[in-house]
Amino acid sequence: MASTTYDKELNVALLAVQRASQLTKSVFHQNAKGTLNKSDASPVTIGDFGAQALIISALQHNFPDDEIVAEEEAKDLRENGQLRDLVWGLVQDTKLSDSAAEQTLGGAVKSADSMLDIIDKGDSKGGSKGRIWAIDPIDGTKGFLRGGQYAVCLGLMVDGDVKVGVLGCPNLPVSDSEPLKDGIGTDASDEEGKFGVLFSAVQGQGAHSRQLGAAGLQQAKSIKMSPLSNISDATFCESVEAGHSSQGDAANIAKKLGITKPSVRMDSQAKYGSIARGAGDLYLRLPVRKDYVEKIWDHAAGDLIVREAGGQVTDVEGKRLDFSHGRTLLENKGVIAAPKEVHARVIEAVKEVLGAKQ
Ligand SMILES: Nc1ncnc2c1ncn2[C@@H]1O[C@H](COP(=O)(O)O)[C@@H](OP(=O)(O)O)[C@H]1O
Ligand SMILES: [Mg+2]
Ligand SMILES: [Mg+2]
Ligand SMILES: [Mg+2]
Repeated sequence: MASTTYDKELNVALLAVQRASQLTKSVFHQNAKGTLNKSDASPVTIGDFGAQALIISALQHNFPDDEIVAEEEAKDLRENGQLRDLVWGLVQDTKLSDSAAEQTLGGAVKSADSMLDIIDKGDSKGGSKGRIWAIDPIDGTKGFLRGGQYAVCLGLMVDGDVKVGVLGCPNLPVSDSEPLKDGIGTDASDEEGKFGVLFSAVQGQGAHSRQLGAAGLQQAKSIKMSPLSNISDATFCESVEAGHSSQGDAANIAKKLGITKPSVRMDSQAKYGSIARGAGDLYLRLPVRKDYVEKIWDHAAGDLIVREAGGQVTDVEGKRLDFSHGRTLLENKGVIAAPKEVHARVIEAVKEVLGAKQ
């Protein structure tokens, strides 16, 4: 019978995210990040391509029959040999210092050409059947380039339901009790020992955090959302990018809820991880453009981590995020994540504010 505890999946996911995070950190310390602009005007770097190659390689070694939905494709690298060589150099150089852990991930990628094929293995259409991994090799690429927050994200969905989620956040404090602060600019640091956290969750088994180190896995600590007895004491966590979430709508919702504390802004799914460990209370993603459809890799891991930490995650209408419709969250608009006890009250305020605009 198939295992339903997902021990192996979690272990491989943690190590794969750890190794890929190590690659992104080495790019973070380089001046040349090989930045390209994609067709939707969003950036991609050699760190995104390299991290995606390392994660898919680890998944293929351990779970060869699973499908993979990943954000990036190798097209730009196939057309630009110089860029391909930069990524290949990074992929070859990045290993976990714990050799048993490196062995678990299947060791090195064979050649530059096989690396390109591996990157393109993330082209699954997704859907409601079977085992599908969702990968965002660098979420918050803009934050990564600014020296702000970013996350390496991996989730496993089975029949459209997220079972395992892992987020590597190299620039967040290790300590779960550190106060939340803006992660917009060059204030963030990945100084080993103080910064770098791995969040994880398995459905029905709670959410955890541990230090994101270069060696094997550190001891996990259980995390919980902060108990929020009075909603007016809440802190909002929002995107840095005004084009990703309406800051004006968020301000009006805060006013309705009597919230006076300033919002904390940070890029990426680091927002989900932060509220899951009680650093901040509410994550609001309020649609700016009517035509934008959220991508599953931007939410799969964070959604499970927050729910396992005692939160509720829905879209702006109060519907659960539905990962079974392919590569995008076709049936959802925006995201509202809050402690269970206050989620309904937040949705009420969201509906009043968004409804008044119609
Ligand atoms: N108009 C839009 N509205 C909402 N999200 C958008 C967007 N354009 C891009 N994004 C997504 O927002 C993600 C970053 O999230 P956040 O705003 O929370 O930092 C990006 O992930 P990548 O950086 O992986 O491309 C991208 O997928
Ligand atoms: Mg992107
Ligand atoms: Mg993303
Ligand atoms: Mg990305």
